[in-house]
Amino acid sequence: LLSNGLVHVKNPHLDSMDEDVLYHLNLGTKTHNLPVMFGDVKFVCVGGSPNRMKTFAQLMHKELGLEGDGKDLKDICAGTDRYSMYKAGPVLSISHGMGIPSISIMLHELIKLLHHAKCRDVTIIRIGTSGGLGIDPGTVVITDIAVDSFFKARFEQVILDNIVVRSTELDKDLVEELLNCSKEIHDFPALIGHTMCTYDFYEGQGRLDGALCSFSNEKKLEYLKRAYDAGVRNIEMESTVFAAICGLCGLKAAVVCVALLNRLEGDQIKAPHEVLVEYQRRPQHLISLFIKKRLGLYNQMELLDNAFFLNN
Ligand SMILES: O=P(O)(O)O[C@H]1O[C@H](CO)[C@@H](O)[C@H]1O
Ligand SMILES: O=c1cc[nH]c(=O)[nH]1
Repeated sequence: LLSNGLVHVKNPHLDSMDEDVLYHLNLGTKTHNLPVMFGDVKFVCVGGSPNRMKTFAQLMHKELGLEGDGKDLKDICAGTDRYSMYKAGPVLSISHGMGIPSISIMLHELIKLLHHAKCRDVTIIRIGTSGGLGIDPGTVVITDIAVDSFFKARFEQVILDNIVVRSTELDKDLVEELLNCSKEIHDFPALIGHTMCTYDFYEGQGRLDGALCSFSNEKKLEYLKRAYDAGVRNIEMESTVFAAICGLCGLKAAVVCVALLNRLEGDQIKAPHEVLVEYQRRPQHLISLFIKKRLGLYNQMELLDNAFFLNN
């Protein structure tokens, strides 16, 4: 992070543009007053699904005690159906769709937005779902290292016709801070582990149930066990590029994903809808507590609420 806490865009061409259109967010420097709209943002939370990110913004609206009915929070990106964005005080909540190309496009435009808005000291967190490796469904994994399909902490970006290898390091202090927060929530299953990021949900994650599959159950399990031995505890589809881009732009970043199943036991996600909804709320609940603590809004009474939240 720069000492002034500003987000850094590393593109010499931006300065010479008289307008910047953030096409997929339906925002721009000439059409919107970005510093007024977003200047106070301190926390950005991202996740695949538009509904999850709306629910999270509503949760933050309530938890931060903001005025008005959180139920009618407006989608700031309503003019596009690529991504959804909601704001609750200093918290911005944005969907990124599925996979590396989708989150990568969103991050380029989001980071330019934070730059144009002159935001300072922004923390960004991905709250997602994932397939667990050797862990119980419902466990929340706080990522220490995002790795690729070869268990390497790297992200390969094709630029023109070159492959540029980028580091996927995440903020170590943030990982510890999040684990400590999780310990304050009654009965909250959380652990720190490596997260493997793939380019596909089926063949790319060693599933036997896609439209295509060319390997045996034995080969699949041999691969997943090697991943486990390399420290991987969950598998998803955005963490490496998220870590790489945020790291280069000076944003403190974390990845917190709930495991929907244990991949050593199967491929299909069969838990009932209500169970999956409750699992998806777990990372949101942890990040809500983290944000409230950071803002100094947390008190002992809420420990009781937290126990209540998870039991109901
Ligand atoms: O729940 P989200 O945030 O979308 O994350 C995970 O779920 C999707 C696959 O079902 C992928 O995008 C994967 O990374
Ligand atoms: O198995 C899973 C579950 C959710 N998301 C993934 O990418 N993989």
